[in-house]
Amino acid sequence: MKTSIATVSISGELPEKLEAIARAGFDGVEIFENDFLAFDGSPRDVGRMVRDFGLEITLFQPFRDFEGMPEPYRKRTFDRAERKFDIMQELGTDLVLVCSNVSPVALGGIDRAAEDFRELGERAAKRGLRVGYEALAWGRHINDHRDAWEIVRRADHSSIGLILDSFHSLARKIDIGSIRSIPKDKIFIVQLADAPLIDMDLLYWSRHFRNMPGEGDLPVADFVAAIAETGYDGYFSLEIFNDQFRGGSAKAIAADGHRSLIYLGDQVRRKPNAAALSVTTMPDRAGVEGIAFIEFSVSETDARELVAMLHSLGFRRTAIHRTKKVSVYQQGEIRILINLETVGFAGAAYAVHGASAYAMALHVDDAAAALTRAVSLGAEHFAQPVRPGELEIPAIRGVGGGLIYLIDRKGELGRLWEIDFQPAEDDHVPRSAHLQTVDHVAQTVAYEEMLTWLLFYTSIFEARKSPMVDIIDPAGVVRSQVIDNDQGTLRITLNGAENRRTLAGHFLAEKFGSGIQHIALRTADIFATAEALRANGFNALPISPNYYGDVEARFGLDPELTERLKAENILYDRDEFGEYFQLYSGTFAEGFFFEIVERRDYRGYGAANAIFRIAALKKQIRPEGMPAR
Ligand SMILES: O=C(O)c1ccc(O)c(O)c1
Ligand SMILES: [Mg+2]
Repeated sequence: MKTSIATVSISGELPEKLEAIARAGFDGVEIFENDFLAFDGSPRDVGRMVRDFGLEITLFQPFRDFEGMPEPYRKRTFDRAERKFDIMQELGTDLVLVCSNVSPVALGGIDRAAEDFRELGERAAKRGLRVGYEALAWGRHINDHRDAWEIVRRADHSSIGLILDSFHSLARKIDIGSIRSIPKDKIFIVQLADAPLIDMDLLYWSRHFRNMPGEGDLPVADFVAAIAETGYDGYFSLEIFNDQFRGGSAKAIAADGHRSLIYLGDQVRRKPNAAALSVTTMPDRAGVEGIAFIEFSVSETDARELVAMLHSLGFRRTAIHRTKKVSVYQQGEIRILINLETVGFAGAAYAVHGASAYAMALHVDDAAAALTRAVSLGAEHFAQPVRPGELEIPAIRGVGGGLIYLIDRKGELGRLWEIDFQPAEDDHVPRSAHLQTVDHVAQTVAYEEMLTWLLFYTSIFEARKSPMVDIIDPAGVVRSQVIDNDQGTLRITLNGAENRRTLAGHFLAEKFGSGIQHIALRTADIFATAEALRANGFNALPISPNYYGDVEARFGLDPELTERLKAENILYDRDEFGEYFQLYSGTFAEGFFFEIVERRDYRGYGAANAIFRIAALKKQIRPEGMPAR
């Protein structure tokens, strides 16, 4: 699978785009005419620059409003085409995209269009050039790849072929089975884009909301599989019109694009009849059995505050690292590590972000395989020197540059707690609060990073995304996206902040970047937990009394239950599957907090309660502009 991306897909000036595209690992680039027109250099300069970056120009596009023109437009259209051919020859590319005509003066008729293409093919052939025809979903007469193919077939010219674009075909829900019988050498190039399902005008949807395959809701992998069945193994080229990408980081968007194609190739390879596609083979997506630990890097002062909070939550210290200043606090299967090292990655993370949950460890079936897959998909492998006898835990960089450790139950990794740690008593033993496992990890990121991390998690791990929901903060909207698996053993919520006045935005500003903002811990009995917490001196986040009248009325709760919820500051929610109970801690280190949940078959995350929780938490963080405590 050869990879390419259109210059229109990312932000910046042409040289900046090309550099990002080359660095991300693409083989080729589509030169979008406007990017070329806006650049000061000659076509030859552009061609040289592209090749200096080690890239090939896969396509020059678009050429508009060509086929079916009546005279005198027709003649002018052919003249225009000759001018484009001149540019192509100087650029050093042999393929141009003609998109279906949208002009009101264009005439219909398959044979008329085929005739125009045959003539254009003759002219292109004289210069050794080729022309690909693409049906725009909103083309005036041609808006279906099956009709475009019929025109190409009737044009019957070796220099005329078809260009397939997943967006145009999938947005119109055209049967992709129709692709399988197209001869592979008549498919000149394949363009790919995904998009979120939004009900809107096709042109507007296409020009503003396309995204990388895997980031949206269209069946792009099925589309590619149908193409692979023809035996096509040429370029797959991303063509993403997206307002956010145009304003984003060229480097990050190009990297996402490359990851999306590699992941797509891997998905298609696993389908029947896709043998033609030459793709990187890699292990399966890693199944996640749970969160093995969460690690904080803190100062001595922060540690005292955090330990007091953990004690009140019913955690006790059970182990210490054999050589590093790291303690393990445990309850049920939950392990929280407190790292006081001032050197190494933890020390660096503290220097940049202050006290933070900078690392998490995922329990996977096979850590080595998970690491191989992650690296094949462009994740950054993390390793730092370890002392003799200590384990080198496979790790990758995740959200905010934090770490994701990968742990399995095989070999030495399965004995991590014996090898790297030794048992330790705690001088304070609180009452257990019956907390069992980590229910979910909530990571706060800038809004424009959400798709990046969504693709990161779903491509590497066996996980799926749920529809994005809006969380209303008194100071703005925060978007929230759940990534989880069927078993409920991996649950991550990504919260995307658009401004810094929201609780999430404040966290990003204070922490100098994205990271874990809260961890939800699961209990099987929220009331027993609440009682133990009270005995431990836990400070629950006070919830407005007004909330309880509303929740009682909304769900028709027994007033006695409402009273109990209110007495313990427990929030309540219900979905079609069951009930949910939530209880929060106050904040630690400018915005981090713990949540305790009980799920009675409930599948969501209490989004409806977020506004009340956020309002209460905001009372605890320092107001904008106030000095730190
Ligand atoms: O939006 C457009 O006009 C447009 C142009 C060229 C393409 O290849 C395409 O898919 C869309
Ligand atoms: Mg296209």
